[in-house]
Amino acid sequence: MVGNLNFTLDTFILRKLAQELRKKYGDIYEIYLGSTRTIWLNRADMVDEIMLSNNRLAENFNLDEIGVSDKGVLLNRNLDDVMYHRKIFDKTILTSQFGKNITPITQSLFKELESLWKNYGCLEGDKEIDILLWMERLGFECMLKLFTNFRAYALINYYNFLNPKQKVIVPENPLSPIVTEGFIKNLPNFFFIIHHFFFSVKCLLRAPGKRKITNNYLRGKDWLDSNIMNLIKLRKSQIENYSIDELPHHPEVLQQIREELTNVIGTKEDSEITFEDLNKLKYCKAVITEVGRLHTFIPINGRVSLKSVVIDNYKFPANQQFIINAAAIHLDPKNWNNPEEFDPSRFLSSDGDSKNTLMMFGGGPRTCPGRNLGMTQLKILMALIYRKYDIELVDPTAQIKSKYSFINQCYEMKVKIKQRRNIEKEF
Ligand code: HEM
Repeated sequence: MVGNLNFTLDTFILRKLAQELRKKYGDIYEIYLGSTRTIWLNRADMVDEIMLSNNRLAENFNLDEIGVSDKGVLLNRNLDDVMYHRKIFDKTILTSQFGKNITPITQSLFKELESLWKNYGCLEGDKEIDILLWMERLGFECMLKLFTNFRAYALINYYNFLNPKQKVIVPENPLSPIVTEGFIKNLPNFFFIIHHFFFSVKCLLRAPGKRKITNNYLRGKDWLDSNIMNLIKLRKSQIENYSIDELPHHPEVLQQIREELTNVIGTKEDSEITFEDLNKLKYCKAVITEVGRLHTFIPINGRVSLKSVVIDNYKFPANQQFIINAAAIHLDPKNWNNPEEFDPSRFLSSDGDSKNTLMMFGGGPRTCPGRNLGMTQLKILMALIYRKYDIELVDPTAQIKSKYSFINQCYEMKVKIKQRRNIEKEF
């Protein structure tokens, strides 16, 4: 195959290409990426054994040359080091305490966002905004607060940029708007890996609120620490954005979300939502999971065999690079009824429960350690947005604007927001 630049350009092309290759070459085939032989696996049962490997990328990707193969987590090939980091994740970000802490933080920052939206005059349903840009800043601010107890006031900075004649005073803080904005704006464009491989546990080991944040911190000097926020900012804002794109096309799903929200948290639009409430939002969780299936966040993932392995009667040596085509597995009719359809109710039944059919968070020993934290925050944002607001896509017929660079990224989402009236009467 020549010209695989397509991979980096557009998620839809990648998704289509993944489907085309599968149709043409079957469930297992090889592709040379440069001189590296990669074996592509497209069926859930084929990946069972290889997902148990705790190594993601083979030696011949020249990671040593750029100095990343022994750092952080994602691309680190020093497996003892990786497993040490993972143990710390298990005792920190994977625990419910992190979910409990992020719940009030997100609510109070969402209130700040709402008051800025109100000042900006965009809650009457007639003013276009790019909600992606607001959500990125909200996500960033939540994680900064969660991990450091500091604020960057990224939402206020963005508001002041949009509305220079009626600026809001930015409280004193150690981060300049230029640095914060540069950080937020540039990251989605950087080679994605940077978000991951510098990921470190250092910040988890320090007590929140005690660390010193300087402009250099976000400028890149201390990437090791800052990337934890990055990851989350991107991850969550992406899934949120895909949800915002799906829901206007599925009013029946939105209706069910709202029914569940009313049953669990009541009809008061500003009442406090607790971590316990979030655990009861089964339908909202199903919607988020369905978005994660259809818009696979990491559509193709890597694993390396630690010893020789037989897959579908083919024998492969140790240190073979495999590519797991999660996007194709997510659309495989053998795993899912009507796989192209957006149908969250499939996650309320047993459909999709089998092993490795859903890889929204990957799988095996390298599965995403931030999955609980990510899911909690997505549920709370879904509740905060949809219990109080109607969101209309400016152009509902347009294809979602997304691109692919290792992660599936949405880069623009123009919407109009309107505050709902008489919520109590609707039910
Ligand atoms: C909805 C949100 C999220 C999604 C969809 C997601 C998805 C993923 C996926 C698919 C992987 C690859 C797993 C594999 O290879 O098996 C991954 C890895 C990872 N994620 Fe997440 N993630 C999310 C949120 C988070 C959060 C909130 C954090 C941190 C606080 C985080 C930290 C990580 C790390 C450190 C890895 C690398 C793990 C390793 O290499 O061992 N993720 N994530």
